[in-house]
Amino acid sequence: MQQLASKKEKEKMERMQGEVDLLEQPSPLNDKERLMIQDSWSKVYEHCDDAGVAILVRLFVNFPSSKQFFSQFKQIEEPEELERSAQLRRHARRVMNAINTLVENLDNPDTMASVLQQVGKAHALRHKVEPVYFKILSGVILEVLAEVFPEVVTAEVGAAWTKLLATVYSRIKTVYEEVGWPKLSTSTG
Ligand code: HEM
Repeated sequence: MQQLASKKEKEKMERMQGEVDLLEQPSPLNDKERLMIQDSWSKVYEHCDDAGVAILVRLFVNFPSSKQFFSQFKQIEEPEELERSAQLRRHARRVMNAINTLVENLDNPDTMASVLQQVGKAHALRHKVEPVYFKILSGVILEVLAEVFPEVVTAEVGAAWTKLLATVYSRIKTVYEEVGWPKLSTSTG
C-alpha cells in the first residue's frame, strides 16, 4: 500500500508548488534553449555520478516518503548513509543516463517519446511510483543544478530546463493515464 506524505512533507510540497507550477505548463523549446540545455548539461554530465547522487539524496532527505519505493534504503535517514547505498547510486546513474539520452535527442521527438514511454510504464506498472514524485524530482533537479553549478545554470538556462522538465512530466503523466494508473486525477494538481 502507498505510504502517504507526512504533514511536514505536504507543506514542503505546497511551498515548492509555487516554484514548480511552471512544470505544469509544457511548451516547445526554441533553438537557443536547446543549445543552452545541451551546453549546460555537458558540464553537469562530466560530474554525472556526483551530481546524480546529490540530486537523489536531496530528494530522499527533503521528501522522505519518496524512499518508500526503494527496498534497500527506505529505512535510512542519514544523508551520508543514503549516499553510500548501492541501490540509490544505481538509480542516480539511471536517471542521469536517461536525461542524457533526452538531451542528446532534443531534436528527435520520437526517441524522446520512446524513452519516456519506457520510464513511465515501468514506474507505473512495476515500481508503482505515484506520478507526483516525478514533478517533485524535477523541482529538486532544478534546485540542485542551480546550486551546484551556479555559473552554468543561470536564470535563463534554468528557465530552459524548467521547460524541458515540464514536457517530461507532462509526457510521463500521459503515459500513466494510458496504462490506467488508477489515481491520477486525484493525486496530481
Ligand atoms: C526522470 C526521472 C526518472 C528516471 C529517468 C528513472 C529511471 C529509472 C530506470 C531506468 C530504472 C531501471 C529500469 C526499470 O526498472 O525501469 C528505474 C528504476 C526505479 N525507479 Fe526510477 N527513474 C526516475 C524517477 C523515479 C522516481 C521519482 C522514483 C520514486 C520516487 C523512482 C523509483 C524507482 C524504483 C523504485 C526503481 C526500481 C529500483 C531497483 O529495482 O533497484 N524513479 N528508474
